Amino acid sequence: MTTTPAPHPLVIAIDGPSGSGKSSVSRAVAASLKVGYLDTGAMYRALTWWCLDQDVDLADTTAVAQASRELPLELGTDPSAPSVSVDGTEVDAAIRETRISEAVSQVATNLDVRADMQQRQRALIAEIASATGGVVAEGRDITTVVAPDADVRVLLTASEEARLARRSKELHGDAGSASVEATRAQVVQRDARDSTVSQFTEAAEGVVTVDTSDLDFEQSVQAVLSVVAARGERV
Ligand SMILES: Nc1ncnc2c1ncn2[C@@H]1O[C@H](COP(=O)(O)OP(=O)(O)O)[C@@H](O)[C@H]1O
Ligand SMILES: Nc1ccn([C@H]2C[C@H](O)[C@@H](COP(=O)(O)OP(=O)(O)O)O2)c(=O)n1
Repeated sequence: MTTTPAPHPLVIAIDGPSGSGKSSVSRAVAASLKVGYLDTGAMYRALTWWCLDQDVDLADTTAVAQASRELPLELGTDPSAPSVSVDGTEVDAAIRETRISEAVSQVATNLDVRADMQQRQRALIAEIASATGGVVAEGRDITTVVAPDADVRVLLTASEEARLARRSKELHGDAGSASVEATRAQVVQRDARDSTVSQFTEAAEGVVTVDTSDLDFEQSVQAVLSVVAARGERV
């Protein structure tokens, strides 16, 4: 009697700048492949929320790193209903507020915080992959630092114009071009700060670039699934 060996857990790493579609596309790809989803940006956001909640001065790098090591974080990694809780409080909406978006880079550029988060993320990727048969993990340094040996590595990009339009629409609805300008300051400055500690504007060797500037959401999901298929992985 022959048995088919179970497929190895599939690890897909996706990086890219703000508004490139990482979170939404990664969730859809994970749902399509019936594997788990890890939003690493949510982890930096949750730590930022916790520091502000606990009155930790974000400029005090030692205190923020200590808070990172102690962060009582729980993540739900079902791509159809991802969730983030800190010390039993659901913070899914709170971590997307502007005050967090404006402060998160200060936390994410703390190198001791990054070392702690990267260690947590590697453990989570292994745990989710073995529980669900795979994982789509997305952020800024997943293809390069957290999971450089992932089965599939994608850099999701889009023109600045497309990214700003998407982010602005998400935050303000169809409120017009004024909101695009307001969003520009936030997104472009944050990407510039984040770029000082991670390389997510150019694909590292072996990383496939998917430019979604001229793709709609469904086409972007299909483009990433095609990269997975081209790697000979399950789709
Ligand atoms: N290819 C696309 N075309 C149009 N809108 C998109 C596309 N990809 C994502 N979006 C939308 O753009 C917004 C930002 O996407 P998101 O996944 O949050 O980006 P990121 O995680 O990279 O910051 C969301 O409202 C999302 O639905
Ligand atoms: N692996 C990661 C993920 C996110 N970050 C940083 C970059 C961002 O400023 C924050 C929040 O990331 P998130 O992906 O939620 O950002 P967006 O709102 O989608 O632009 O964390 C990081 O430095 N490394």
